[in-house]
Amino acid sequence: MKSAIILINLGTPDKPERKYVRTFLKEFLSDRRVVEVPRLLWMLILYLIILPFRSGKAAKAYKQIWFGDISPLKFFSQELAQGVEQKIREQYPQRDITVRLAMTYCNPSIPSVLDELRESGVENFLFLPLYPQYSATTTAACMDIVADYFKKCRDIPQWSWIRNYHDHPAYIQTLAQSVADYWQQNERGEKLLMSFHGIPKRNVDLGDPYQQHCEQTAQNLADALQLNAEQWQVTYQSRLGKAEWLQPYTDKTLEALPARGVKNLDVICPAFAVECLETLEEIDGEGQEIFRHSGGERFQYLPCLNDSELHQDLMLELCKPFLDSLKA
Ligand SMILES: C=CC1=C(C)c2cc3[nH]c(cc4nc(cc5[nH]c(cc1n2)c(C)c5CCC(=O)O)C(CCC(=O)O)=C4C)c(C)c3C=C
Ligand SMILES: [Fe+2]
Ligand SMILES: [Fe+2]
Repeated sequence: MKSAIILINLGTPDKPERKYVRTFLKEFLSDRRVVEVPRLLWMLILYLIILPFRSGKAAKAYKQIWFGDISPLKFFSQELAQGVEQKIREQYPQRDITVRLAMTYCNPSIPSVLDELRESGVENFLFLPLYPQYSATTTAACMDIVADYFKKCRDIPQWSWIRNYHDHPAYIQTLAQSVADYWQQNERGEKLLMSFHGIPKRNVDLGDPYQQHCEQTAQNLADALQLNAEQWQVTYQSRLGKAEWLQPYTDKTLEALPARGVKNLDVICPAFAVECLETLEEIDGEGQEIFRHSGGERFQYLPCLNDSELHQDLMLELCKPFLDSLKA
C-alpha cells in the first residue's frame, strides 16, 4: 500500500510583493479559526485597515528576509520534507512512502497536495503539522482543511495525525541539543529567553491548550539544559490588534531586561519549526534593535531546527509508530 507523510506549515506569500502578501494575509486572516472576532466587524477591520495598511509594510519586511526567489519558511520546510523522505527511503527501504510539504494558506495548498498524492495511488496518510504546541489557531485550522477536503470523498482513505509534540522527549532532547551545540560554538548569554508566537488570551480562557503546551515545552527544555529559574524566561511575540494576548510580551520584556541587569541575552523561538518572518525580522531584527536601544549589549538569536539532521531525525522519531505499523 502506498503511504504518505504530509508535513504541514502555515503558509507564506509566493513573492515578497504587496499583491502576494495581501493574498496571503486575506486567506490567513479570513479563517475563523485564526480570528474569532464577530464576522462583520472583522471583515470591516480586515478590508479597511489590515489589508490596505499591513500588506505593503509586511512586503517590505519580507523583502529583507527573502532567500533569493523563495521565502525562508517555504525553503526550510521543503528541504526538511526532502531530507525526511531521503532518510525514510534509507531506513525503510521496503516501504512505499512519500513525504510532502503542504501549507494551510497559499501554496502548495493542502487540497493540491492531496489531489496529487491520491492520483498517484496513496491510500494511507499521516499528517504532521509543524507546530509542536497545539493551538486551534494553527493545528485545528489545518485539520479543518483536511476534513473539508475529504467531505467530497466516498471512500475516505486511512488517515492519522500527530496532533502535538510539545513534550515529546525526542523534541525536548533535539531542542536541548541544538542549544548545547550553539553554546559550544558561541559565548553563552546570561539568560535564555524562550519567545513563543502569541495568541489572544481569550482563546486560552475558552480552552485552547496552547499556553499550557508552551509552558511545558519551556520547563522541559530548561530542565534538560539544567537551567535555574534566573537563567530562562518565557515570553509571547507577534500580537495583532488591541485585545490582550498571552503575556509577558516579548517586545516589552526585551525593553525591560537591560534595566534589570540582563545585558547579554540568548533568544530562542521554540514554537517555530523553521525560520520565518516572525523569527528573522521580528526577533533577530526588530527585537534585537529594541534590546540594544534599551541598553542591552549582546543579543544572540538561536536558529530554529530548520532542515538540520537533528530536525530530520526528530521527524522520523515522531513518525516511527506510523512507519512501524506499515507492512513491508
Ligand atoms: C490573529 C492573528 C494571528 C494569530 C492568532 C496567529 C497565530 C499563530 N501564528 C503562528 C505562526 C506564524 N505566524 C506567521 C505570520 C503571521 N501571523 C499573523 C497573525 C496571527 N498569527 C500575521 C498577521 C502574520 C503575517 C506577518 C505579519 O504581518 O506580521 C508566520 C510567518 C509566515 C511567513 O511567511 O514567514 C508563522 C510561522 C503560530 C505558531 C500561531 C499560534 C500558535
Ligand atoms: Fe502568526
Ligand atoms: Fe510579526
